[in-house]
Amino acid sequence: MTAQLNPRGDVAVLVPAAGAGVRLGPGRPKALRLLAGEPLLVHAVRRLAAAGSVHSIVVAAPAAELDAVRRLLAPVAPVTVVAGGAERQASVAAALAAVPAGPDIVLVHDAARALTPPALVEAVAAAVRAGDDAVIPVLPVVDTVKEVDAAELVLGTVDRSALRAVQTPQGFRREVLTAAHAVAADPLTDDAGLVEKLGVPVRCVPGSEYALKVTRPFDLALAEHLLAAGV
Ligand SMILES: Nc1ccn([C@@H]2O[C@H](COP(=O)(O)OP(=O)(O)OP(=O)(O)O)[C@@H](O)[C@H]2O)c(=O)n1
Ligand SMILES: C[C@](O)(CO)[C@H](O)COP(=O)(O)O
Repeated sequence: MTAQLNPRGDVAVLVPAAGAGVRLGPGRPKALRLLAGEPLLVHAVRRLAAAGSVHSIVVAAPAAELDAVRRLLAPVAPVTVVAGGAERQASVAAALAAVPAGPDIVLVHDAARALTPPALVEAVAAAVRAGDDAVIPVLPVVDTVKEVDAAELVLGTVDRSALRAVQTPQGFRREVLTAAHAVAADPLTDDAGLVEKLGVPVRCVPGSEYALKVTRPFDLALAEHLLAAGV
Protein backbone atom coordinates (compact mmCIF):
# COMPACT_ATOMS: atom_id res chain seq x y z
CA MET A 1 0.00 0.00 0.00
CA THR A 2 1.16 3.53 -0.75
CA ALA A 3 1.99 5.75 2.20
CA GLN A 4 -0.35 8.71 2.73
CA LEU A 5 -0.09 11.89 4.81
CA ASN A 6 -3.44 13.64 4.49
CA PRO A 7 -6.06 11.35 2.86
CA ARG A 8 -8.14 14.47 2.03
CA GLY A 9 -5.21 16.22 0.35
CA ASP A 10 -5.18 16.69 -3.42
CA VAL A 11 -1.40 17.00 -3.90
CA ALA A 12 1.23 14.33 -4.50
CA VAL A 13 4.87 15.44 -4.27
CA LEU A 14 7.67 13.73 -6.16
CA VAL A 15 11.09 14.26 -4.60
CA PRO A 16 14.04 13.56 -6.90
CA ALA A 17 16.83 12.70 -4.46
CA ALA A 18 19.02 10.31 -6.44
CA GLY A 19 21.72 12.74 -7.59
CA ALA A 20 25.38 12.29 -6.70
CA GLY A 21 26.09 15.89 -5.78
CA VAL A 22 29.27 16.15 -7.85
CA ARG A 23 29.37 19.94 -7.51
CA LEU A 24 29.14 19.66 -3.72
CA GLY A 25 32.31 17.57 -3.69
CA PRO A 26 33.19 14.03 -2.66
CA GLY A 27 30.98 12.26 -0.12
CA ARG A 28 27.66 10.50 0.17
CA PRO A 29 24.89 11.16 -2.38
CA LYS A 30 23.85 14.79 -1.93
CA ALA A 31 20.40 14.14 -0.47
CA LEU A 32 22.08 12.21 2.36
CA ARG A 33 24.68 14.85 3.14
CA LEU A 34 24.23 16.48 6.53
CA LEU A 35 22.86 19.95 7.14
CA ALA A 36 22.91 20.83 10.85
CA GLY A 37 23.23 17.12 11.66
CA GLU A 38 20.38 15.85 9.47
CA PRO A 39 20.37 14.78 5.81
CA LEU A 40 19.14 17.34 3.28
CA LEU A 41 16.37 14.90 2.36
CA VAL A 42 15.04 14.85 5.92
CA HIS A 43 14.82 18.65 6.00
CA ALA A 44 13.07 18.69 2.63
CA VAL A 45 10.53 15.98 3.45
CA ARG A 46 9.76 17.49 6.87
CA ARG A 47 8.80 20.77 5.21
CA LEU A 48 6.73 19.05 2.52
CA ALA A 49 4.87 17.04 5.15
CA ALA A 50 4.01 20.29 6.95
CA ALA A 51 2.04 21.50 3.92
CA GLY A 52 -1.56 20.62 4.72
CA SER A 53 -2.74 19.73 1.22
CA VAL A 54 -0.03 17.11 0.63
CA HIS A 55 -1.66 13.69 0.28
CA SER A 56 1.43 11.64 -0.51
CA ILE A 57 5.17 11.92 -1.09
CA VAL A 58 7.23 9.72 -3.40
CA VAL A 59 11.02 9.92 -3.06
CA ALA A 60 13.37 8.78 -5.84
CA ALA A 61 16.51 7.71 -3.97
CA PRO A 62 19.89 6.33 -5.07
CA ALA A 63 19.34 2.64 -5.92
CA ALA A 64 21.96 1.53 -3.38
CA GLU A 65 20.33 3.53 -0.58
CA LEU A 66 16.67 2.47 -0.72
CA ASP A 67 16.56 0.73 2.65
CA ALA A 68 18.65 3.42 4.31
CA VAL A 69 16.34 6.13 2.98
CA ARG A 70 13.22 4.25 4.10
CA ARG A 71 14.67 3.92 7.61
CA LEU A 72 15.72 7.56 7.63
CA LEU A 73 12.32 8.90 6.62
CA ALA A 74 10.13 6.54 8.66
CA PRO A 75 10.11 8.86 11.71
CA VAL A 76 9.67 11.98 9.54
CA ALA A 77 6.63 11.22 7.37
CA PRO A 78 4.92 8.34 5.56
CA VAL A 79 6.68 8.23 2.17
CA THR A 80 7.05 5.84 -0.73
CA VAL A 81 10.66 5.33 -1.80
CA VAL A 82 11.62 4.17 -5.30
CA ALA A 83 14.93 3.88 -7.13
CA GLY A 84 15.96 6.95 -9.11
CA GLY A 85 17.62 6.99 -12.50
CA ALA A 86 20.82 8.24 -14.10
CA GLU A 87 19.33 11.69 -14.84
CA ARG A 88 17.00 13.83 -12.77
CA GLN A 89 14.30 13.39 -15.40
CA ALA A 90 14.45 9.59 -15.08
CA SER A 91 14.22 9.90 -11.30
CA VAL A 92 11.10 12.06 -11.61
CA ALA A 93 9.57 9.58 -14.08
CA ALA A 94 10.19 6.70 -11.66
CA ALA A 95 8.53 8.61 -8.82
CA LEU A 96 5.62 9.65 -11.02
CA ALA A 97 4.93 6.01 -11.83
CA ALA A 98 4.50 5.30 -8.11
CA VAL A 99 1.96 8.05 -7.32
CA PRO A 100 -1.21 6.51 -5.87
CA ALA A 101 -4.67 7.09 -7.32
CA GLY A 102 -6.33 10.22 -5.97
CA PRO A 103 -4.31 13.42 -6.13
CA ASP A 104 -5.05 15.60 -9.19
CA ILE A 105 -2.08 17.88 -8.56
CA VAL A 106 1.52 16.68 -8.74
CA LEU A 107 4.45 18.75 -7.51
CA VAL A 108 8.08 17.96 -8.29
CA HIS A 109 10.51 19.15 -5.64
CA ASP A 110 14.30 18.77 -5.40
CA ALA A 111 15.59 17.23 -2.18
CA ALA A 112 18.44 19.70 -2.64
CA ARG A 113 16.05 22.62 -1.94
CA ALA A 114 15.96 21.48 1.66
CA LEU A 115 14.76 24.70 3.32
CA THR A 116 11.78 25.40 1.06
CA PRO A 117 8.95 26.83 3.18
CA PRO A 118 5.67 24.86 3.32
CA ALA A 119 3.95 28.13 2.32
CA LEU A 120 5.66 27.97 -1.09
CA VAL A 121 4.45 24.39 -1.56
CA GLU A 122 0.91 25.55 -0.82
CA ALA A 123 1.22 28.61 -3.08
CA VAL A 124 2.28 26.51 -6.08
CA ALA A 125 -0.46 23.95 -5.42
CA ALA A 126 -3.05 26.72 -5.04
CA ALA A 127 -2.12 28.18 -8.42
CA VAL A 128 -2.65 24.79 -10.10
CA ARG A 129 -5.90 24.34 -8.16
CA ALA A 130 -7.01 27.76 -9.42
CA GLY A 131 -6.71 26.63 -13.04
CA ASP A 132 -3.13 26.73 -14.34
CA ASP A 133 -1.86 23.45 -15.82
CA ALA A 134 1.75 24.15 -14.90
CA VAL A 135 3.19 26.50 -12.28
CA ILE A 136 6.79 27.32 -11.40
CA PRO A 137 8.24 29.45 -8.58
CA VAL A 138 10.73 32.01 -9.84
CA LEU A 139 12.98 34.81 -8.67
CA PRO A 140 14.18 37.80 -10.67
CA VAL A 141 17.75 37.60 -11.99
CA VAL A 142 19.78 40.09 -9.96
CA ASP A 143 23.13 40.02 -11.78
CA THR A 144 23.96 41.45 -15.18
CA VAL A 145 24.01 38.49 -17.59
CA LYS A 146 26.42 38.17 -20.53
CA GLU A 147 26.34 35.76 -23.43
CA VAL A 148 29.86 34.48 -24.22
CA ASP A 149 31.55 32.37 -26.86
CA ALA A 150 33.71 29.25 -26.37
CA ALA A 151 36.76 31.44 -25.70
CA GLU A 152 34.93 33.38 -22.93
CA LEU A 153 34.69 36.50 -25.10
CA VAL A 154 31.50 38.44 -24.55
CA LEU A 155 29.00 38.34 -27.38
CA GLY A 156 26.52 40.65 -25.72
CA THR A 157 24.50 41.64 -22.67
CA VAL A 158 21.21 39.84 -22.17
CA ASP A 159 18.05 41.77 -21.21
CA ARG A 160 17.60 40.39 -17.71
CA SER A 161 14.19 41.97 -17.24
CA ALA A 162 12.76 39.05 -19.22
CA LEU A 163 14.75 36.38 -17.35
CA ARG A 164 13.74 34.40 -14.26
CA ALA A 165 15.70 32.00 -12.05
CA VAL A 166 13.54 28.90 -11.64
CA GLN A 167 13.04 26.91 -8.44
CA THR A 168 11.00 23.98 -7.23
CA PRO A 169 8.40 22.82 -6.26
CA GLN A 170 7.02 22.92 -9.78
CA GLY A 171 3.32 22.07 -9.89
CA PHE A 172 1.25 20.40 -12.57
CA ARG A 173 -2.15 19.03 -13.24
CA ARG A 174 -1.42 15.33 -12.98
CA GLU A 175 -2.46 14.39 -16.50
CA VAL A 176 -0.31 17.17 -17.98
CA LEU A 177 2.85 16.01 -16.20
CA THR A 178 2.10 12.40 -17.11
CA ALA A 179 1.64 13.33 -20.78
CA ALA A 180 4.85 15.38 -20.75
CA HIS A 181 6.93 12.53 -19.34
CA ALA A 182 5.31 10.01 -21.70
CA VAL A 183 6.74 11.80 -24.74
CA ALA A 184 9.97 13.06 -23.16
CA ALA A 185 13.10 12.49 -25.23
CA ASP A 186 16.43 14.10 -24.32
CA PRO A 187 16.70 14.88 -20.60
CA LEU A 188 15.90 18.47 -19.64
CA THR A 189 16.87 20.14 -16.39
CA ASP A 190 13.32 20.75 -15.17
CA ASP A 191 9.82 19.33 -15.61
CA ALA A 192 8.29 22.59 -16.81
CA GLY A 193 10.63 22.27 -19.80
CA LEU A 194 8.90 19.03 -20.78
CA VAL A 195 5.49 20.65 -20.44
CA GLU A 196 6.63 23.63 -22.53
CA LYS A 197 7.41 21.16 -25.33
CA LEU A 198 3.74 20.09 -25.29
CA GLY A 199 2.77 23.72 -25.89
CA VAL A 200 1.10 23.98 -22.48
CA PRO A 201 1.41 27.46 -20.88
CA VAL A 202 3.55 27.57 -17.73
CA ARG A 203 2.64 30.17 -15.08
CA CYS A 204 5.32 31.84 -12.92
CA VAL A 205 4.60 32.64 -9.26
CA PRO A 206 6.95 34.32 -6.77
CA GLY A 207 9.60 31.95 -5.41
CA SER A 208 11.48 32.14 -2.11
CA GLU A 209 15.11 32.88 -1.28
CA TYR A 210 14.85 30.03 1.24
CA ALA A 211 14.17 27.58 -1.58
CA LEU A 212 17.80 27.88 -2.67
CA LYS A 213 19.26 24.73 -4.21
CA VAL A 214 22.19 23.30 -2.27
CA THR A 215 24.53 22.79 -5.19
CA ARG A 216 28.02 23.92 -4.12
CA PRO A 217 29.77 24.02 -0.71
CA PHE A 218 28.88 27.70 -0.31
CA ASP A 219 25.18 26.84 -0.56
CA LEU A 220 25.52 24.28 2.23
CA ALA A 221 27.26 26.85 4.43
CA LEU A 222 24.54 29.39 3.66
CA ALA A 223 21.82 26.85 4.49
CA GLU A 224 23.57 26.12 7.83
CA HIS A 225 23.50 29.85 8.66
CA LEU A 226 19.85 30.16 7.69
CA LEU A 227 18.90 27.21 9.91
CA ALA A 228 20.91 28.65 12.78
CA ALA A 229 18.99 31.89 12.30
CA GLY A 230 15.72 30.01 12.74
CA VAL A 231 14.51 29.46 9.16
N1 LIG B 1 20.02 11.26 -11.48
C1 LIG B 1 19.52 12.20 -10.66
C2 LIG B 1 20.11 13.49 -10.60
C3 LIG B 1 19.57 14.43 -9.73
N2 LIG B 1 18.50 14.10 -8.98
C4 LIG B 1 17.97 15.04 -8.00
O1 LIG B 1 17.55 16.23 -8.64
C5 LIG B 1 17.67 17.34 -7.74
C6 LIG B 1 18.34 18.50 -8.43
O2 LIG B 1 19.58 18.08 -8.92
P1 LIG B 1 20.97 18.73 -8.52
O3 LIG B 1 20.82 19.65 -7.40
O4 LIG B 1 21.61 19.21 -9.73
O5 LIG B 1 21.68 17.44 -7.89
P2 LIG B 1 22.83 16.51 -8.43
O6 LIG B 1 22.51 16.00 -9.79
O7 LIG B 1 23.04 15.54 -7.34
O8 LIG B 1 24.06 17.54 -8.48
P3 LIG B 1 25.40 17.42 -9.33
O9 LIG B 1 25.02 17.80 -10.74
O10 LIG B 1 26.29 18.41 -8.69
O11 LIG B 1 25.89 16.01 -9.24
C7 LIG B 1 18.45 16.83 -6.52
O12 LIG B 1 17.58 16.72 -5.40
C8 LIG B 1 19.00 15.50 -6.97
O13 LIG B 1 19.14 14.52 -5.93
C9 LIG B 1 17.93 12.83 -9.06
O14 LIG B 1 16.95 12.53 -8.36
N3 LIG B 1 18.45 11.91 -9.92
C1 LIG C 1 14.74 21.81 -11.40
C2 LIG C 1 15.74 22.84 -10.98
O1 LIG C 1 15.89 22.86 -9.59
C3 LIG C 1 15.21 24.20 -11.39
O2 LIG C 1 16.13 25.19 -11.07
C4 LIG C 1 17.09 22.60 -11.58
O3 LIG C 1 17.06 22.75 -12.96
C5 LIG C 1 17.67 21.23 -11.21
O4 LIG C 1 19.05 21.30 -11.20
P1 LIG C 1 20.04 20.58 -12.21
O5 LIG C 1 21.40 20.85 -11.69
O6 LIG C 1 19.82 21.20 -13.53
O7 LIG C 1 19.67 19.14 -12.19
